[in-house]
Amino acid sequence: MSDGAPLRITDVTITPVAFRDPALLNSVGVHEPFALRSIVQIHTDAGLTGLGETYADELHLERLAAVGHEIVGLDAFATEELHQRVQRVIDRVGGSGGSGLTGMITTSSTVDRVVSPFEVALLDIQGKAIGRPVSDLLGGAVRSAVPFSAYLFYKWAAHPGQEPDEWGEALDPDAIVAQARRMVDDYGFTAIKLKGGVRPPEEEIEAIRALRRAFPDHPLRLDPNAVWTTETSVKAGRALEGVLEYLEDPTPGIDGMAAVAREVPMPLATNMCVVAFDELAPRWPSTPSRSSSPTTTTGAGCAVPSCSPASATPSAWACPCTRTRTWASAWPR
Ligand SMILES: O=C([O-])C(=O)C[C@H](O)[C@@H](O)C(=O)[O-]
Repeated sequence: MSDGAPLRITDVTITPVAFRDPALLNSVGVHEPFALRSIVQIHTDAGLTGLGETYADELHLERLAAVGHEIVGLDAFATEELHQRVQRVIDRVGGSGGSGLTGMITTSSTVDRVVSPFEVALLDIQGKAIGRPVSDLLGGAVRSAVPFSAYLFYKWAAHPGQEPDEWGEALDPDAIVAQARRMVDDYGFTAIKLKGGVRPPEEEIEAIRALRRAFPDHPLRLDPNAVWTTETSVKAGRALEGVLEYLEDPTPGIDGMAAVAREVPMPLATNMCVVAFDELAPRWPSTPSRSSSPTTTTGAGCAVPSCSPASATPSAWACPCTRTRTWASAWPR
C-alpha cells in the first residue's frame, strides 16, 4: 500500500500489564509475584498500527511515555531519527535506574532499551505498509518454524504467605523431572531447558542426568545465568559431555565465555553477552566461532565500566559484578 509518502505517527498508546508469576528461582533470587510488562502501540495516519513489548517498571514507563510524545509526526520509516529523539529524551529525563532483566545487571544502554519496543513497532508498521513479513526487512527468514523448549525452573511451592501453586515445590532432580514430565505430556515440548545457577552445580548436573534418563531423545540445555566461575563452567561442561545440547551463559562476559568455549565439548549460547552495540565491533574478529550467540537487547551482563565484558580480561573475574561462585562454595540463596 506504500506510495512513497511518509507514514506519519499520530499517537502512541502504552499499556502496562501485570500477570501472576510463580515463585521461580534463578541466580539472583526469586521471581516477584507479578511480572510487569508493557505493550507499545504506535498508530499512523494511514490507519496502520505497530506493536512492541517491553519492561514496565515506573522509570521505564515514564521514559516510554516521554518518547511517545516526542515521536508524534515522525515517519514510520525513520528509525534513525527515532534513535536520536530517544537519546534527546533520555538526556532530558535521565537514564539511570529501572528496567533490565529483573535483578540482573545489563550492559545494554537505557537508550537501547527504550528504543527497542518503538523500533519493533515501527518495523511492524513498515512490514504492513509494504505487505511483507518483518523478517524480509531484516534480510529474509532463515527458517520457517521454531520449536519451543520446555523451560524448567527450580521453584518454591508458593510466594511467602500465599497458597501453593498447582506445580508445587521443585528443589531436587526428582521434582525437576516431574515438572518436565508434566510439561512434555501436557504441551508436547520436544526440547528441555533448565534454569540453573540456583542449586550447587553438582546437583544441577545430577538434575540434567536425571532428565536425560527420563527423556532420552529430548535435547537438553542448562542456563546458570553467568553465575559460575570459568573453572566451574568447564567442569560442568565436561561432566555433561554428550548429555547437553548446549550450555547457556555459564559465566560472565565475552572473554569468560570464550575461555569456557575453548574447553568444553558442547556449543555455548548467550543472551547476556553482546547486548549493546558497542560490544559488537571490537569483539567481532576475536569472538570464538564455537560460541553461538542468539543476541537480544534485553540481556544482562556486567555494568561496572572497569570490568564490563568489553574490557574484561581473565584476571577481572574478581570484579564485584561477576557474582561467580566456585565449585566448592555453599551457593547460599
Ligand atoms: O534465559 C533466560 O530466559 C533469561 O536469562 C531471562 C529470564 O528472565 C530468566 O533468567 C528468568 O526468568 O529468571
